[in-house]
Amino acid sequence: HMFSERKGLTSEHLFPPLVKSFIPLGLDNILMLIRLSIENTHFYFFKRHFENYGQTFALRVGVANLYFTNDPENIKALLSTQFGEFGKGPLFHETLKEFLGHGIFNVDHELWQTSRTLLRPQFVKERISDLELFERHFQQLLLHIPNDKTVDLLDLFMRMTLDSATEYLMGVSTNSLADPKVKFAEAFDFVQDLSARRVILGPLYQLYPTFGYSKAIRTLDHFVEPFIDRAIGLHHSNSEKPSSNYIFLDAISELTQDRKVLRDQILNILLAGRDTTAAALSWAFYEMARHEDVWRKLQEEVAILNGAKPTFDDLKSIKYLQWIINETLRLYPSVPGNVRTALVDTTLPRGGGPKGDEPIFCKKGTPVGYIVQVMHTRTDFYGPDALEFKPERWSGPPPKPWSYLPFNGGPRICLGQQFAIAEMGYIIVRMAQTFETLEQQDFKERVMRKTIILTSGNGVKVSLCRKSGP
Ligand code: HEM
Repeated sequence: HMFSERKGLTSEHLFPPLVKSFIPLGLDNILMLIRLSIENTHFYFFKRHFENYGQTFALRVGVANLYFTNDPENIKALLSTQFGEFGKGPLFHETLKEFLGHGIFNVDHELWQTSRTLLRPQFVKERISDLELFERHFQQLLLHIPNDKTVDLLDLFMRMTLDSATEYLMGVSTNSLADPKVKFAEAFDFVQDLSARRVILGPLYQLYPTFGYSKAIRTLDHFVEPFIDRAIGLHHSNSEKPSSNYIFLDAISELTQDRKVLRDQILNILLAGRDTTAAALSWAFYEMARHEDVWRKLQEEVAILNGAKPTFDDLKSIKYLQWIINETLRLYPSVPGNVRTALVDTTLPRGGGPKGDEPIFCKKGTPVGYIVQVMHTRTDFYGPDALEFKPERWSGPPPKPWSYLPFNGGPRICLGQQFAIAEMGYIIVRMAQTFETLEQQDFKERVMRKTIILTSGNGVKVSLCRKSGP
């Protein structure tokens, strides 16, 4: 029996329920986790286990026990009240270091604090409300949506967000909407996919073949380098400042001229902001194509603009739009499950004892997965229709604290939340202004594919008919 000297806790009631395993070293669990990834059944697996074992349980994998939780009290502890005792951990950092270096996404403690301090000032309202950026990329998007033909909005939104993010970050778009084969786009997708697979393998990450990995990372570096050159040069003399408006890289180069820092942070923000936004946007259209009433209601609400492009304040004031975004991120949080590792021997407030409401012991090194997608469908929080897409539910009181976390919470809450909501809102409104009908063109069963990000495994195939001119 384990004994923790901290807080004088013994092991008596201090472990969460352990999922039954029938083969030594939890080999059956390992196979099952692999199967979940192949069959895209994470959501159903975790939902069932939280129902059968309680809101916090343990799963033996090899010699370690992994914890999983769905309990807002425990999540609050991980992300906020015990922030210093949990982190992304050394393994996560090791696995991603060639790609992400010491960027904000990939570090803990002081290094994280330094990153956060460097980046946060860039996310103030004035800097993220440049809607012209989104309009330019929306116009590009339209070129790829033929009238009344089937298109895959997931693919188009992925390309659009890469283009808008690179332009925002470095001042120049990858233009991957025009040409999906641009080298940077291909390399970025490749590196990201491979990284996700390595993260999922945990301590066995080195077993994953990395053929082409270093080359792809060099492609990313070569792309970013000239922009860093320009930004650093720009700091020395203001004469070459491009005429276009705000550029993220130029702004942070005023605070540091360390090339490696600039490179790392740009790639980290691109990773954090690109797929997450595209995935959420595409799920919104997936659901609206299946709920004609929602699409209609959206059109009615947007009509208040009389066809004018929305301003930042318009976006905020169209309540129904915000409800659609909230509801999409409830059912399909872009990061559906996440993990923190205990950095010291510690406890979590709940999951132990006969009723599961006593603290549990959490040994240093224990990974604790928190599955917000499943938490977002708990009937005790969201009612008996929790699995249904109903933007109207947001007309009621807001969810209980820590029970709705698409953007994470605590000190590491998403820095780009307002940027993402503005981009999503802008694109949704412009689509509703441009197209009369939105129809589902895919009648297969819904596939919720999870790498790190949650996307539709069949893409989002729809057809759109333009409004007839005035
Ligand atoms: C719908 C879109 C988005 C969702 C759902 C989302 C969600 C999240 C989540 C869950 C995290 C926490 C990750 C973790 O610590 O494990 C995060 C962190 C972060 N996000 Fe977002 N994000 C979105 C868009 C964006 C955008 C557009 C940007 C930037 C332009 C951005 C920048 C960041 C950054 C920099 C972090 C790291 C914060 C830190 O570690 O201190 N995100 N985001």
